[in-house]
Amino acid sequence: MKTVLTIAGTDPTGGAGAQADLKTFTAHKVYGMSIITALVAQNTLGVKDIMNVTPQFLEEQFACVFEDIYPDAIKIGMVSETQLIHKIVEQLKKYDAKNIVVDPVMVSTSGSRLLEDSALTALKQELIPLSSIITPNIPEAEVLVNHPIQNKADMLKAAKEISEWYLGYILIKGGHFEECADDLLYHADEVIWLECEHIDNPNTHGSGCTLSSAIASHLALGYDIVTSVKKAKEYITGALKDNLDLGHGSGPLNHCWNMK
Ligand SMILES: Nc1ncnc2c1ncn2[C@@H]1O[C@H](COP(=O)(O)OP(=O)(O)O)[C@@H](O)[C@H]1O
Ligand SMILES: Cc1ncc(COP(=O)(O)O)c(N)n1
Repeated sequence: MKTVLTIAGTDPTGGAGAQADLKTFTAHKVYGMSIITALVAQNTLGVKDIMNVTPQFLEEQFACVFEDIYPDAIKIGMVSETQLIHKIVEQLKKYDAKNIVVDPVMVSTSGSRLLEDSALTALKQELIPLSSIITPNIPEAEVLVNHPIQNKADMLKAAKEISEWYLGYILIKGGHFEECADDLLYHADEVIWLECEHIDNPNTHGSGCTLSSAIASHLALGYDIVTSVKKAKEYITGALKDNLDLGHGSGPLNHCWNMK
């Protein structure tokens, strides 16, 4: 059985973070594991509190996973502090980790900051360079390029700018636009648009976590990056169309819609 690891924060209501990632791994028939960066008191309405783990505790979790069950692919989500990013970078290098997907989580769907301002430099200069693909949404891509992104032309411009300092694949997600949900996959002048109509579903909590975990699952299964992204886009679109309606805010997805 192929193995996939998420390095992420938690969501006690199970819609985002490590819980969403583990459900996504199971839905793809890969063996899921999790290293927790922070306990997050959150639900579909918002984030109430964040308790980060210590760098030492993060290191102990790395040893537990990598010295026992080596992951075929890794998804990295919320890491809010510089010292935690430093520790993750150190450990990924120590264990020679491969097939890394970085979802540069910065702000929750509900609007709470999940990355400290001071940690942005470490994210850009240390963690992102270790990855094979990054998956920013529009607000995250705006932070990475430091200017607004208002349409598909701006998305392409932003991807080109990011590719000046990052050599991996760049997936800019268009889910925040009203008219369509086209995602842009960009790498070394190769431009692939993953087109999708805007699905009328307000329940999108954890959609970014779920998409990046689906990409990591497919990488673990041996697909190349482009195929993994295409398959993950089909999976997230199906999950959004499944129309699960739980909670009092932006609700979670049915991660196992494809197993019905
Ligand atoms: N209303 C929607 N209709 C169709 N696809 C969507 C919708 N909202 C999000 N998506 C898709 O879900 C994935 C996650 O995107 P997005 O919601 O932008 O990420 P994040 O959760 O990180 O903000 C992307 O593939 C995006 O295109
Ligand atoms: C622990 C954690 N990680 C990430 C997100 C972002 O979720 P989304 O996928 O909706 O952007 C979240 N709300 N909580």
